[in-house]
Amino acid sequence: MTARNGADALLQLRGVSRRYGDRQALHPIDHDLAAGRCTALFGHNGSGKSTLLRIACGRDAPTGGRALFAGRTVAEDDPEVRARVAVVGDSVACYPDLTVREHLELVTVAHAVDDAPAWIDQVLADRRLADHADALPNALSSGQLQSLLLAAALVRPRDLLVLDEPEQRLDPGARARLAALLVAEKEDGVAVLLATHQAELAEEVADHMIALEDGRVIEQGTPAEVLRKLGVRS
Ligand SMILES: Nc1ncnc2c1ncn2[C@@H]1O[C@H](COP(=O)(O)OP(=O)(O)OP(=O)(O)O)[C@@H](O)[C@H]1O
Repeated sequence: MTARNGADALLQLRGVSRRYGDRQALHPIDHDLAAGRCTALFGHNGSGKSTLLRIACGRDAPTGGRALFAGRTVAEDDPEVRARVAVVGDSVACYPDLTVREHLELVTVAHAVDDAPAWIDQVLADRRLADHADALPNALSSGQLQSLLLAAALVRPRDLLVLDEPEQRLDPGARARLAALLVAEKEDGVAVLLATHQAELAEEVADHMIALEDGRVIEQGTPAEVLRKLGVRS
């Protein structure tokens, strides 16, 4: 399901910056992300990763520059953005009275997914949630909740997948499955933009890495190049 292939950048960041009051959380940044490619944002807490992700998916507007999706200014309430951009945020928000399966059903209804029950079963199995399909959120572990967030992004169509530290709360096996999943997304032509604290995830999945510090780009290039320059790898 999903993704259109093409060489043009789906996401274009043109001098994007963000100021909160007097604080410059993000200095101007330019970046293009094409279908089937992955860019990883890497940096310490507070370096500006989530700020950039929120702008890229239209949840926040830049105070400088422009963020474009498919050539149009990104806005969360744009039907095109809602239809084609799937987001996995950094916090878990669930309906306490809906089961795991019912959360996914809601998403498929909202996005008019064909053959939804089969997709839901597939995603539940892939994310190792099948045994918890009828569980309420308060009966899930933190890692299972994180898997539910991922599952909700995967049962719907998407051309751009934006993920904020998706490795959080996952055990090593689930992290390995996450890396394989993101590689498969790229192969399907989905553009992937993620923030991560895990160098291994970026190395396995990303074509390009942007290292941020205090809202500025301090290095960028392939993950191998950037991690070597940062001294994370020898
Ligand atoms: N709504 C806000 N109002 C004021 N300042 C904010 C707001 N959101 C973020 N900031 C500030 O912007 C800076 C960048 O924050 P951001 O959340 O983008 O960092 P991050 O790299 O995602 O960090 P983490 O790894 O902890 O998630 C921080 O100094 C933060 O305090």
